[in-house]
Amino acid sequence: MSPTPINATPPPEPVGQTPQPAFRVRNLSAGYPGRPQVLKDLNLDLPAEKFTAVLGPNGCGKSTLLLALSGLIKRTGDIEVLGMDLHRYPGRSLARTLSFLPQTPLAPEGITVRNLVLRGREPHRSLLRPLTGKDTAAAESALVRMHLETLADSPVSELSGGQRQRAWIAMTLAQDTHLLMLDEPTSYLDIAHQVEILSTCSTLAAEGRTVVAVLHDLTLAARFADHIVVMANGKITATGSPSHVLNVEFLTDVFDLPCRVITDPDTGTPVILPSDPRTP
Ligand SMILES: Nc1ncnc2c1ncn2[C@@H]1O[C@H](COP(=O)(O)OP(=O)(O)OP(=O)(O)O)[C@@H](O)[C@H]1O
Repeated sequence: MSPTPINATPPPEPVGQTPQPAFRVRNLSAGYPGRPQVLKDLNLDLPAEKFTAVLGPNGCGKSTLLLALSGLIKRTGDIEVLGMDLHRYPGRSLARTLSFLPQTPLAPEGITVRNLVLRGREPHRSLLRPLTGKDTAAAESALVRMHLETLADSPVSELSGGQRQRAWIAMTLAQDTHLLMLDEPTSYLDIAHQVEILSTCSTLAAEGRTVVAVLHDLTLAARFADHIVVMANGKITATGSPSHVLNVEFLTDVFDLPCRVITDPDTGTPVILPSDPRTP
């Protein structure tokens, strides 16, 4: 299938004096063994200390981008993370700098929520060293932040999908990294917990962390993210602030779905209203 041409691509947004980006990506190509490349010659800067949402249709390469930025798949091209080549980070040092939460993580059998969250501390511990007060404090604080105190001693296997997702996010928070890469962190959550996680992402960025999350809800992304990256067919098609990027023509093209975009009177952010394709 030939790639769909994307019309009405928003022009690059003037950025003025920008500090060093968290990620500086040049000529990145990446994919999976024996398959055509998924990411094709990408160039991208992701701002530090901001919450970036990565959007785009199913299969366009969002997870692959997060995997490549986290050093988890083979790639060509250059990725600088906080000013240093990704290849130059020793494994543990990278794990103390960057946490990656995959779309469908697998918990070890029988593990409790607290012990899963404590696994987030592994990059900070040497082998066989007992847990320190700092480790347990980081885990307890992450459990509280995700409202999991009463479930801390439950097996992860007995949690609902949404509770489990919050347990994984708590593990990521306990890892206490500057960069957090979250692949669809809200996919199993009810609306209140979605808002809570996205608000947490926004707060983490305000506290000086860099959060990059793959999301599907455009309106929630526009409400909470500082920066938007839109992908289609393995390429970056637009980057910028939510109101700059999320315009009607562009979204209709990228998602192949007519929609309307109105402005939230309270926040000034775009609200995306998909049209019913059956309506003439
Ligand atoms: N482990 C894998 N091995 C081979 N191909 C893969 C693998 N993971 C993903 N792909 C392929 O790479 C392409 C991009 O997939 P990716 O998961 O990055 O898309 P996505 O934008 O995150 O999709 P979604 O929104 O559905 O999660 C797809 O064609 C997919 O089939």
